[in-house]
Amino acid sequence: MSLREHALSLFRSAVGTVRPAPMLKRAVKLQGDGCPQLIVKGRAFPVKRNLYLVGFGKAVLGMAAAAEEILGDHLIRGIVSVPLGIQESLQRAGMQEMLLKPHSRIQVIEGAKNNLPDPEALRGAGAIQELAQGLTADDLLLVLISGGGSALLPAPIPPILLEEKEKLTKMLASRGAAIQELNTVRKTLSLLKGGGLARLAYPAQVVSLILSDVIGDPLDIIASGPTAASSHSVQDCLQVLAKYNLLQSLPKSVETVLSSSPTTRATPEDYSHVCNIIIGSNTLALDEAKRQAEGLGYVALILSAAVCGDIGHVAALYCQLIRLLCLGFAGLGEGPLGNEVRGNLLQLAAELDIPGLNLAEFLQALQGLGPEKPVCILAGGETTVRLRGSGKGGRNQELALRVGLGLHRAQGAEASSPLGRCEIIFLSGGTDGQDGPTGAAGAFCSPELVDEAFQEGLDAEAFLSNNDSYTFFSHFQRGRHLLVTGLTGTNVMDIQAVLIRPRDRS
Ligand SMILES: Nc1ncnc2c1ncn2[C@@H]1O[C@H](COP(=O)(O)OP(=O)(O)OP(=O)(O)O)[C@@H](O)[C@H]1O
Ligand SMILES: O=C(O)[C@H](O)CO
Repeated sequence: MSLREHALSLFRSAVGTVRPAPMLKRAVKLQGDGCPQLIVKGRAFPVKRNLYLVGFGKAVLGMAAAAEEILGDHLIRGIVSVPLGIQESLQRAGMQEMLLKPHSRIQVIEGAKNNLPDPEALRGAGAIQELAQGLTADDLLLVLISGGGSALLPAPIPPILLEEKEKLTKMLASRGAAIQELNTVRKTLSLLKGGGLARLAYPAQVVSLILSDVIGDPLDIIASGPTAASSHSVQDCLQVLAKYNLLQSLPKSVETVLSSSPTTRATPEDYSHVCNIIIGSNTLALDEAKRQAEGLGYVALILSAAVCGDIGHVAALYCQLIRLLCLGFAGLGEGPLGNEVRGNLLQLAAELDIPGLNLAEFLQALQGLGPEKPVCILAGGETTVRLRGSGKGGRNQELALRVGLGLHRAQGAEASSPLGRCEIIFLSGGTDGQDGPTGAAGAFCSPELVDEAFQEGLDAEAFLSNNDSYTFFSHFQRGRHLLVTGLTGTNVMDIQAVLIRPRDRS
């Protein structure tokens, strides 16, 4: 198998492990006939036809279908708020297993066109609120949560109107607010976010199954944490609004809510009736890819599941890492060039400030690798692209194009570059199967990409400066280097894989 085929199969198995059905089946089991119990990640909850289900997010429909199959007759009623058009597009994509069966006990409400709260999403949130409020101490509420959940569960605190909240969210996003900042504001202005749903469901037992699309898997930020204690206060919200220059232009209703919210909570709230469990994440997907890579004969290492920051810096980090690996294969890793590359890497990592990454330790582990086996480096997260051009592309395709260009430049700059002595493939893909507004999930690249494209009359650099990576990859070798998976029904951010082996071994 070629490195490309290996990379593709690693990506597929990483995504496969966080697809709704396998994920739910791993996390939840119904056991015992006489007095049945719901076993969720080792915890047991007695069930006696007392189960209710709510959900909100882009991947929740498939999660609900899998959950209904597991829960059977114990499920009394459910409501899920999912993106507009999702049932039709899953149907068209032939993904029947992600759809609810006819006569399902779960009601589906579609809304939040373009990932923005709208009256339909408001209706969904209202129905979910009503269901939660009516529960008793004998009931168990299963809450399914995935990315996109914030827009699908809007419940502005009166007198704030939906349009006012939507406008504020849009302004924050367009001024570059990070998801942590955006959701800190959303939580403060919502009845259901920031633990609100869990509080309403009391005294029922609440079990939340969460598919994380946020770096570090913070429970109170994913979908704005409707069942998690908030770690933010009104002061934090005001700070975000001040940072993005919005304090002076707030609607009256928002000012009213902010001024009447307690600055500190009088008594710490009791969440002992709640159990929040992350059942799918980038880390889980990477762990599976690592296992698969080892099975394919690679020495596999995970760099980080939190790769974030400017896409140019991230591309440079991957290029330097690939250079270092090739130097290692050439037996030059310990020499002056190896030291220089290590220095570059440490500087890039310091600039990027990737949460939890100890690059020095990672480089030590790399130094310990022998030259016997091919190497696979895996990573995940979400980079930031500042759009300057008017082309069509996505984070992952742009990252692959940037890495391709970087490797080409490195090869050109060094006489007898060690890059030439290795076979190298880099892959970056979005686990949801859609990279930006394109039909691809991502792309592959190698150091040969720029020269080969040039022979076809394609100037990689020109495409990049117009953020036109999709057009580039669609034309180049007739789209052979595009990663096309179709919608996957899940989303744990993006995944990168670097696969390297010395040429004489291939
Ligand atoms: N022409 C382009 N080139 C590069 N990146 C682009 C381009 N157009 C949009 N993007 C990037 O695509 C992203 C939006 O696409 P997408 O809908 O896949 O976002 P997402 O953050 O992955 O959403 P989700 O969290 O739901 O998966 C943004 O990060 C944006 O900067
Ligand atoms: O819904 C949201 O808030 C984002 O997708 C992050 O989880």
